[in-house]
Amino acid sequence: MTIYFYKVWQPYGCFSNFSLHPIEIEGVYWPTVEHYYQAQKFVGSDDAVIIPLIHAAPTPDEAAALGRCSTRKLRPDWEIVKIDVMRAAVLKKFLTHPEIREVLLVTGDEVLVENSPTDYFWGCGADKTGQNHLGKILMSVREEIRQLLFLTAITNS
Ligand SMILES: Nc1nc(O)c(N)c(N[C@@H]2O[C@H](COP(=O)(O)O)[C@@H](O)[C@H]2O)n1
Repeated sequence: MTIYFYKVWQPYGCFSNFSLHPIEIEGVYWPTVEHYYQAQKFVGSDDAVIIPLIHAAPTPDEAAALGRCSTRKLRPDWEIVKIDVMRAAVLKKFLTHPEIREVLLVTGDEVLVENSPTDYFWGCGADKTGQNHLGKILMSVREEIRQLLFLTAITNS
């Protein structure tokens, strides 16, 4: 059975990048994966001045609004690096927070889909034909964590 998620207040809301699960990356704490992801769009760009504003945004929606401003200049390699950036942040989130790691692991081998009606890259879009990269990242993070737990168990046995 496919598991659909989207908004944080809906079932499996902890899979959303907007869920309030802080992460620390390279010594910096970010309130949500969304804050981190949106800020990374501007690392090394002419508009890097926006990064502290995204970091300080009171909500992930405000961080996303700042990062989505179409007049700002994204880093030149953004399209190349964005999936790796997102995966690193999502992995960190589920390594950091044991209660949501458990929710992820309990989904077993079910297909996970970000049910965004507008996003055909990270989600499945309105007609379910989207690429669902966030769902794919969550499934690959789930597999990586399973392998890490297995290796830890056999090392300690
Ligand atoms: N608008 C919105 N609300 C939510 O609650 C969401 N989960 C999302 N999806 C996330 O938006 C991010 C993509 O942002 P860009 O379009 O690349 O700026 C990504 O984290 C999606 O998972 N959107």
